[in-house]
Amino acid sequence: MMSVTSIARNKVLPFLRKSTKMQSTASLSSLVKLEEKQGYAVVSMQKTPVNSLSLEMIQALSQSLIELEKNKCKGIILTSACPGIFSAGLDIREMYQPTDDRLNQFWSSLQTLWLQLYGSKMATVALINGHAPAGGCLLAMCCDSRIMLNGKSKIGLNETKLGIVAPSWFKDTFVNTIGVRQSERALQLGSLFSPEEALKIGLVDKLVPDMETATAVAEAELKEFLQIPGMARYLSKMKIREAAIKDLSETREADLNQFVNFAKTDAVQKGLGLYLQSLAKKN
Ligand SMILES: CCCCC/C=C\CCC/C=C/CC(=O)SCCNC(=O)CCNC(=O)[C@H](O)C(C)(C)COP(=O)(O)OP(=O)(O)OC[C@H]1O[C@@H](n2cnc3c(N)ncnc32)[C@H](O)[C@@H]1OP(=O)(O)O
Repeated sequence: MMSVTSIARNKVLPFLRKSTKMQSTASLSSLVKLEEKQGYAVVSMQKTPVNSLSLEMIQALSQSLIELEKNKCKGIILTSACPGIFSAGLDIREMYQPTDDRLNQFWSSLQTLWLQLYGSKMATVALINGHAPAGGCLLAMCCDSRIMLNGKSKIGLNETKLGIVAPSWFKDTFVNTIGVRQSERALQLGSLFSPEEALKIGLVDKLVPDMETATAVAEAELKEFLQIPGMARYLSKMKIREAAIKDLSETREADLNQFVNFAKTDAVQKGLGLYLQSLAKKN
């Protein structure tokens, strides 16, 4: 296995480890690109058109993190190679008329990815270069810092607009990021925020006017985190995050059952079907 530090600069990493439930190397590596930089890696989601988080995409992200941590990578910038979109969130087609086995794998893989990224020892910066609704916002909130490209994109947890409910660990991540009152309001309303609004409520940390500036700012931000002694930085992060992480770690099975039962209800299936139709009608 090649290490992150041993490959040529900017070369795409082959990053996979064998697992019976995991997809093949070829299919996963086409979804996430890993680029080595000096002392850190850029993780680019590249599932066109909108980086929807399908089972395979979630597993590809998970495998990337496993590989990077195994190779002692100290920090990442998580971003998107899809123009105008960071991530459209969970792939709605995974939840609409699913098979039981796939739905179980899908949610369980998402739990794993959240536990990995939210609890990562690496310093993590999200470079949000486009829309980041729901699961896209969750991915960004799992990072230590969020830099957002200013413009027309929106970010937030809009689940209620689809007739679904953000689970407790989405809520915990939101509360840890923007506080109780803002979360209570935004979760109920399914609010999607402009970059300026997101900055104001602390959902993102910095805005940048263009991609060239964005890359430089994200790199500088990551370096600031990496200058702090790693163990002290990680343990401080855990002071804020460990309760939520412990909670999901101890209730994974119940959370999975709750999700599966909720997703399969007629009301949710009807709502998701209508939402998918409305997305398709746009085009
Ligand atoms: C009571 C206890 C409860 C316990 C737990 C239970 C509950 C479940 C909680 C589940 C949590 C879910 C979190 C989520 O992430 S849900 C997903 C939310 N995402 C969205 O609402 C975003 C929807 N998409 C958009 O708004 C737009 O696509 C966009 C991201 C703003 C981009 O717009 P644009 O560039 O104009 O692109 P298009 O709209 O034309 O889309 C292109 C293409 O992609 C398809 N698509 C878009 N988003 C998704 C998606 N999330 N999943 C799957 N597919 C998506 C879209 O349909 C187009 O497809 P076609 O080209 O085939 O038409």
